[in-house]
Amino acid sequence: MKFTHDVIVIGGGAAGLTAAGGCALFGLKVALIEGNKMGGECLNNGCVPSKAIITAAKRAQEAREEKRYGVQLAAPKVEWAGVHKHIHDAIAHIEPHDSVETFEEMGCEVMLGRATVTGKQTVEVGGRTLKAPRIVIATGSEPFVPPIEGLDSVSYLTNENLFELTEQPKHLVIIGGGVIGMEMAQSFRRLGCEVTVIEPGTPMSRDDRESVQVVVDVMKDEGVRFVAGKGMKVEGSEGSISVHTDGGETITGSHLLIAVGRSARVSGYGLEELGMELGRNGIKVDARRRTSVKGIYAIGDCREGPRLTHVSGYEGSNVALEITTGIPTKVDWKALPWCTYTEPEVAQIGMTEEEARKEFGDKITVVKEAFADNERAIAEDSTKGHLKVMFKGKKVVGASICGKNAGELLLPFTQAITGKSSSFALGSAIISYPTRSEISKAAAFSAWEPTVFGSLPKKYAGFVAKMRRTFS
Ligand SMILES: Cc1cc2nc3c(=O)[nH]c(=O)nc-3n(C[C@H](O)[C@H](O)[C@H](O)COP(=O)(O)OP(=O)(O)OC[C@H]3O[C@@H](n4cnc5c(N)ncnc54)[C@H](O)[C@@H]3O)c2cc1C
Ligand SMILES: NC(=O)c1ccc[n+]([C@@H]2O[C@H](COP(=O)([O-])OP(=O)(O)OC[C@H]3O[C@@H](n4cnc5c(N)ncnc54)[C@H](O)[C@@H]3O)[C@@H](O)[C@H]2O)c1
Repeated sequence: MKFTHDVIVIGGGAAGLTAAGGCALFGLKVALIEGNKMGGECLNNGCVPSKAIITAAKRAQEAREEKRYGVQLAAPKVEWAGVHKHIHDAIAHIEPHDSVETFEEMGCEVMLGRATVTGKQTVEVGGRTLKAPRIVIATGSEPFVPPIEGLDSVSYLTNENLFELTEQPKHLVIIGGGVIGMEMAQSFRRLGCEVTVIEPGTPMSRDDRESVQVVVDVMKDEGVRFVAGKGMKVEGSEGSISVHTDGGETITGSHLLIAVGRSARVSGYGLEELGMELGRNGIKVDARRRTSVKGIYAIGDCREGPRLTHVSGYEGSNVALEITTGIPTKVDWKALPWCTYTEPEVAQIGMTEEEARKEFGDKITVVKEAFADNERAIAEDSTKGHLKVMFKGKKVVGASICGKNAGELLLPFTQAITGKSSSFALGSAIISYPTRSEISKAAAFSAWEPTVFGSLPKKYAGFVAKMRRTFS
């Protein structure tokens, strides 16, 4: 046989799992290759452990305010072993969703091993050569480690070992006030650690400034220290690490977390040898996620573009749809949501006020509503934050929300921005991960599943696959 599979997917994270699962459910012969842990970053050292620690931290914080609503709580006592167990229990609970067995049941051939792309249609793994007319690269990203003097001589944390800490840090110094830096700074502070964030610019710079300011003020009140500057030099030894900033400050802590962004995984598995075009930080792709090499797609964190679990999933479904039906499927970021799970949360969909004004000038109207005027928020005594909606005429182009459960409030704006509200649109909407709102998408998707993966679409996908095997 000319081909061993219809499609080979490299990487078993959110992007690869969605692409592989989608193709397999349409009846295609799929090889799914994972070189480390199924579930990738989100499950093992990203979203899941970070949201688990945020939850433990919230509990401590609530108890810290001993008397509220006339109810007295005992002061919190943090047992790090319990926090560690909660994090790893959460991972273990979700693990079966992403397991080898689950994907084998869907029809994928799952291979555990490091893949190398050896040709336009060939991949090697564990001594086997696989061949398919379509290859999907979904190899993710890893923490960017900046060239800071002395960094390689101290032991430091990244998201890859942070959740393995078996002892509570006394003083966590965080280089980088981005999304990871902010979520972790608040959590570790609330769990009783001293925390300093070193950030040269505005924290969470992609978000609405007013929203970010609310969170920064809350975190300062809770005792997080912000130092304006760039980490330039690091020195010290186990338990005492000093960071010197370009502003002349020296901060000494017991632990150091590096959270200054991501590096796409693009080297060491054959892409350069194949002549694949690479961008500044990731594989170059077009709107259909096609790389410069015909027949090879790249999705999720490994390509240039937004790096979020729901984006990886969305690109995985798009590419699965394009491969199975042969119909070009472009990504559309008009209603892209994201949320930072600090307290209060900072959620965004579509354009921020700054982006909308830059694009449409004075055609933009911004409407702002404060939670201080929202009666549910007043009754809960949780009035911090606001909703800002950016209108062009009467059309919504973006919304920024800061407040309790802000991420859950994005869904109606998905529909307002796209103008689509059918059950099919809901089932295929991009929903911020992880939110409870995903349950609405799941219900709509379940209703459509028998139709989408029904016998007729499968027959059609089978026909497309046969043509491709014959003529590729
Ligand atoms: C601390 C933290 C918190 C986060 N929180 C959120 C959040 O709340 N919400 C959100 O939307 N996003 C969040 N993210 C981002 C999210 O985790 C990523 O965007 C997402 O996991 C990327 O998925 P992926 O499938 O593209 O890549 P990955 O999950 O990295 O998967 C890639 C997989 O490919 C495998 N691989 C690589 N090379 C090879 C090879 N040659 N052969 C075989 N296998 C290979 C890797 O082992 C890996 O398992 C967070 C990230 C971090 C670090
Ligand atoms: N809730 C979520 O959706 C969520 C949560 C965590 C992570 N993520 C994803 O993970 C990715 C990585 O997050 P991140 O926080 O590492 O990156 P980031 O890009 O969000 O922030 C990095 C920050 O580091 C700062 N920085 C750079 N060099 C520095 C230096 N030398 N000293 C001090 N500060 C410096 C930058 O100014 C920037 O603010 C993002 O792509 C994000 O989408 C998402």
